[in-house]
Amino acid sequence: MQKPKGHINYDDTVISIRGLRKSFGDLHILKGVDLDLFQGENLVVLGRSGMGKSVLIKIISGLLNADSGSVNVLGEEVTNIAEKTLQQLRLNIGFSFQNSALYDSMTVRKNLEFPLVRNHKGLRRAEIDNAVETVLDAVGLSQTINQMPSELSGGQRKRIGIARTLILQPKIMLYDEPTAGLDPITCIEINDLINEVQQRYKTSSIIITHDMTCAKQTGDRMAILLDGQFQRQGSFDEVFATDDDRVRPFYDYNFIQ
Ligand SMILES: Nc1ncnc2c1ncn2[C@@H]1O[C@H](COP(=O)(O)OP(=O)(O)OP(=O)(O)O)[C@@H](O)[C@H]1O
Repeated sequence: MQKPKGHINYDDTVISIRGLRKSFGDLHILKGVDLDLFQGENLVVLGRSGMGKSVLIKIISGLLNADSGSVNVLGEEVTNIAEKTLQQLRLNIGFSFQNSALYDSMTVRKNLEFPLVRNHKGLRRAEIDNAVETVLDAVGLSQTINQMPSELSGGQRKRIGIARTLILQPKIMLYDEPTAGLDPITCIEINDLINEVQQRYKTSSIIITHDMTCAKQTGDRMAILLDGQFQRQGSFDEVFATDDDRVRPFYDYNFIQ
């Protein structure tokens, strides 16, 4: 699917990170990270294993504390935020985990209802049913509503995981390796879904991936985490127009025979 242009509002920064540092003991992971995410944008974050990509999105969603620096998310400074405000903020952040994180003992319907009922008390049955049916339709899996997660393929589980996140209508989506472990055709379907979510829900997203096809198909912009900082940012072609041997292998491994 070709990505439509002109959906990004560069005057509206939904995430703004300046000078972010994070260490675990003597292990210095993030060493002064600066990054912006604009409204409506899909930003792909690339980087070698262990560089701190997951740590970064955990700090953005308030699951981990920063050591220093500023992390502004939807106008809130998450490095210095009250628990109640953080809980409210988290409702606007959808987290698509690598393992889809579905409850195996619940049907698809119950999995999807769960975050809605927990976070919006007093919804009527018809409103819940409507929300479940809408997100299932959005991910193209209406027919699975009464199935158990164990009856679904890896790609379907991934879609249901995304649907469960979408049911709260988040403003920001954080995708952690959305195509990991999927076959190439399912990968392309997930890439298309990420783009459809961007269009339909007007989300701004950070997509962590090692899959260059996913990066190319979903990303409006790439940012490469190198030695604790984002040292290359730009379009897919711009970031790979380099001989830097810390960067080239990402491209070469995926695209050169
Ligand atoms: N809670 C923690 N306590 C101690 N060390 C941690 C913690 N979380 C992450 N780390 C360390 O921080 C480093 C970065 O981890 P992270 O998971 O962010 O890497 P990544 O870039 O996402 O890697 P991958 O591409 O393999 O998923 C790793 O060395 C990891 O062991």
